[in-house]
Amino acid sequence: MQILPLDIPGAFHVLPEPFTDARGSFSRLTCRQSFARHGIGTDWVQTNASFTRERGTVRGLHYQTGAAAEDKLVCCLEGAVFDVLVDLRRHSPTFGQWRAVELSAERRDSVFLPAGLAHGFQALRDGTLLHYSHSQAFAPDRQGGLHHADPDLSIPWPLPVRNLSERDAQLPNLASLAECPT
Ligand SMILES: Cc1cn([C@H]2C[C@H](O)[C@@H](COP(=O)(O)OP(=O)(O)O[C@H]3O[C@H](C)C(=O)[C@H](O)[C@H]3O)O2)c(=O)[nH]c1=O
Repeated sequence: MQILPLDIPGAFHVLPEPFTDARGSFSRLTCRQSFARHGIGTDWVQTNASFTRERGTVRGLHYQTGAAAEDKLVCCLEGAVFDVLVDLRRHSPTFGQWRAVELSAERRDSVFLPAGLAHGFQALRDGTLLHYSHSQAFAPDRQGGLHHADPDLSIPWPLPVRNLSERDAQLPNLASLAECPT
């Protein structure tokens, strides 16, 4: 597998090297030893599946705060996404900056986000399925979020944005963020 640093400290793009034969393919998605060489932990406490019916749908940008701030590994199993990370670590050299990676089912690739980053994505195809691994349990009272159309971020979502949840439509901009993750 390739583990490529993104230019946000601690964030990586993970590309499996699929084994293919006449039956199909087999891809190793995580590896404690390979991840450890990049300082990436693999002590996941919860995993989630996120299915998005329609292309153009945006989910996020979300994070958890305080002791619930979590590392997250996001892998694309079906479809494709424009996956966005925003650095909310106040002492980071890339505080307030975003990066995007396109993830696809064909590559079975992932992004690893360290605690302190917000995460969101836009589905680029109908029927997109993401698999999440979390280093902390879901904490409803420790949910934070950032508005996907924050003018200070100007994230270039590739498709017209659709199907925002009521919560996501009301998320604050970075400038008025009450609480950062860490
Ligand atoms: C995140 C989460 C949610 N839930 C429950 C809470 C709601 O009743 C339901 C849907 O949650 P939500 O609308 O927050 O789902 P998304 O908008 O897809 O949020 C996720 O999408 C963005 C892009 C992320 O990076 C986060 O992992 C996550 O916040 O699942 C759980 O039971 N466990 C969980 O870990």
